[in-house]
Amino acid sequence: MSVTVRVPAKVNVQLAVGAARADGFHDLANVFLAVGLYDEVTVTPAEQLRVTCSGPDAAQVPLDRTNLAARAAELLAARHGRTADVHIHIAKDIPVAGGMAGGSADGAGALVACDALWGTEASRDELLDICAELGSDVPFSLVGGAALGTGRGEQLEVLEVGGAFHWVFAVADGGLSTPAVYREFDRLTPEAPAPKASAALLDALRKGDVEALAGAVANDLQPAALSLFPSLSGTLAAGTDAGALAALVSGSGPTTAFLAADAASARRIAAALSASGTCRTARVADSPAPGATLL
Ligand SMILES: C[C@@](CO)(OP(=O)(O)O)[C@H](O)COP(=O)(O)OP(=O)(O)OC[C@H]1O[C@@H](n2ccc(N)nc2=O)[C@H](O)[C@@H]1O
Ligand SMILES: Nc1ncnc2c1ncn2[C@@H]1O[C@H](COP(=O)(O)OP(=O)(O)O)[C@@H](O)[C@H]1O
Repeated sequence: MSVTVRVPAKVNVQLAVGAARADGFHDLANVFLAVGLYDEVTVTPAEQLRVTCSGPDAAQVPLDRTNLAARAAELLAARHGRTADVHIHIAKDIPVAGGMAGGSADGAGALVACDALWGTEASRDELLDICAELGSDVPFSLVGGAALGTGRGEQLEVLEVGGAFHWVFAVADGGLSTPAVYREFDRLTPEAPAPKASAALLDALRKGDVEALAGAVANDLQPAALSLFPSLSGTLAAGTDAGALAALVSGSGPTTAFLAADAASARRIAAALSASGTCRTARVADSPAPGATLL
């Protein structure tokens, strides 16, 4: 018997970053939006814990105990006094190390899948607790939709979204390390003010107003990502020239995100980005997308 869970990628429509805290993390006002690019995590009983991965970026995914899906299985098993004797297979479609929370998605997916396989019946709060232990972005992968993350991004307030938004994601050649991007942010921003969610942005999401959302998106990590990966400015310009209403780095990057007026415009922007030679590939995706879902 196997259990499969589908989990979405995310884009940060606002990422306001404060100064580094004593524990090394940064306080955030992190407005997450789940987008329709998905990994599927399948768990099957096995003699011992084992991780496999398929998909175009599979070679970049660690298959040892550092994989967030393996860590999720072990944390749930430890809390319920059992061993994590499962084979976890990740069918990976989310770009790796791209600022779209693919590892976090697999962590949340494995957690929900193991809970169902083992019949542990963990409460939603326990699952969210384990997610926060796994990483700052993992609770959002469980919840999906749209949410404001405060603290280091793990304390979530669900947000209302009044309509669909159409996106294009340009996948870069190579990845960026999240800690390295935060360190570069610290270097570039000696006195970061306390992070605050934008009222205009939350209003645009609530109304499903794409023009207003385009005017309000903001990513404080973008200058740091561009500093470490300067060619991304060419990708951003190519998407804007192709008609994107807004262009920004997704989280810590190097994936870039383009907000389109409608689905047809998204397809045109993706084709133009693919032909531009400024990215490895371009993908279209709609939002909001549901969180971790048992298939
Ligand atoms: C930047 C964001 C935006 O959503 O995601 P990505 O774009 O990388 O996917 C997140 O803040 C990444 O969250 P996540 O990838 O879960 O980070 P964690 O595993 O918790 O932490 C990895 C490292 O990132 C830095 N970090 C993370 C979160 C935070 N609020 N402040 C930080 O300074 C720390 O250096 C930490 O050691
Ligand atoms: N299941 C997983 N999928 C992808 N990367 C993972 C996974 N588990 C751990 N990692 C590690 O996390 C790093 C960040 O990957 P990812 O979560 O895809 O990107 P990001 O943090 O930029 O959203 C990878 O370089 C990899 O070493």
